[in-house]
Amino acid sequence: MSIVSSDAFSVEKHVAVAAVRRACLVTCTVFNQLVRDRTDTLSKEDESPVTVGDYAAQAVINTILKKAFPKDHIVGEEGADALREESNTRLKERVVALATNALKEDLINGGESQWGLGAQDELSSAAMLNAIDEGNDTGGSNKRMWTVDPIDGTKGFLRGGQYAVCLSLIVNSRVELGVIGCPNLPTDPAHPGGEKGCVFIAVRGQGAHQITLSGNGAVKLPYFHSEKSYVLQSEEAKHTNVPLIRRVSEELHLSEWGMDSQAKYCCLARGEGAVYLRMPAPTTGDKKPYEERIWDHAPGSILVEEAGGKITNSEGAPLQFGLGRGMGENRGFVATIDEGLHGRVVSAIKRAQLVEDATEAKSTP
Ligand SMILES: Nc1ncnc2c1ncn2[C@@H]1O[C@H](COP(=O)(O)OS(=O)(=O)O)[C@@H](OP(=O)(O)O)[C@H]1O
Ligand SMILES: [Mg+2]
Ligand SMILES: [Mg+2]
Ligand SMILES: [Mg+2]
Repeated sequence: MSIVSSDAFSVEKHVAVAAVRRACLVTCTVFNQLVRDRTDTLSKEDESPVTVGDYAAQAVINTILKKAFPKDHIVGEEGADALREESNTRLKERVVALATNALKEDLINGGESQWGLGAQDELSSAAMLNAIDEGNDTGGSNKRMWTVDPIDGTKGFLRGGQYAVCLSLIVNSRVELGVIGCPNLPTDPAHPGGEKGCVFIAVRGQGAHQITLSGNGAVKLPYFHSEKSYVLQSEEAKHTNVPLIRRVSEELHLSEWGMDSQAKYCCLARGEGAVYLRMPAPTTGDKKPYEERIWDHAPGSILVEEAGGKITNSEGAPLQFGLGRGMGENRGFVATIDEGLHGRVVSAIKRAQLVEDATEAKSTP
């Protein structure tokens, strides 16, 4: 891959791949230590976990993005407020050390070191926390902005499963570029026990590719044909509507495959799964369904589209990336590589919802 190219978003692609690969240096380091040491984890207000890995990976990505594109906006999942509390000084020091190392280290097969830090460019802790907070943009429809999810599937990360480092570029509400690093994903679906660590790259109109985390090879997606037809869904039951997805899967003779993070989109795009299906978890009383966030779907959505697939909400409408940090009313998401199957899934969801409504009506006194 050359920096000098007439392809649209060529520089952005190189910077994004360098940023994701450097952030993966952080997450791999933390993964090897933290899974044994939960003191490096905090709970956020919504009770979801956040680790030193999330903060440090966001610091790395934002530092690189701001160096390359100072005027661009960044919508990042994490904020640094908790790290400024005195009780979290040790955690802050870990974050700063991890991010500094990842920004200075040479990337294997790099050719991208200009996006890291030079030996002299030590960032202060305050500058590193400010870099994390560069991600506090509110999003919106008429701007050029990056989305950053430094660790998607943090729960998966903590349990030793799949997680993903996710970055996208959105211009005037349209996703133009997506890069997803999956350090725990096998590079070859035919050899699940083999080498792990993939980076997935999609640029609007230029297709989708997979390289290894160490920067080798480039395979165009999709390239695999799974013998079984899988519906990829969240591993966390609380993040989705498990019974509804079961009904749809049974009707379409699909096998269920639970996986954490946007690694699901990656597996779909390379041909391992047939459907990605996410439906809002049922709520009780006046509680509104969870509002999905743009950083959780922008990179995965362009990956699916550039692999030749289709992604919409469960009613067949396009996903909204210009509404702010959130994606508006949650109707669930359906993605497939096979267009005909997409229509069948949307119809099967409608039927499953009718059964769900009838069952609910019967059980309401
Ligand atoms: N209640 C609820 N409903 C739906 N989604 C939620 C919910 N709570 C959180 N999240 C977001 O889900 C992200 C993890 O993605 P997945 O659900 O695909 O994977 S997982 O199996 O749950 O790990 C996860 O991303 P990370 O926070 O980056 O891990 C959250 O943004
Ligand atoms: Mg989170
Ligand atoms: Mg996420
Ligand atoms: Mg996250």
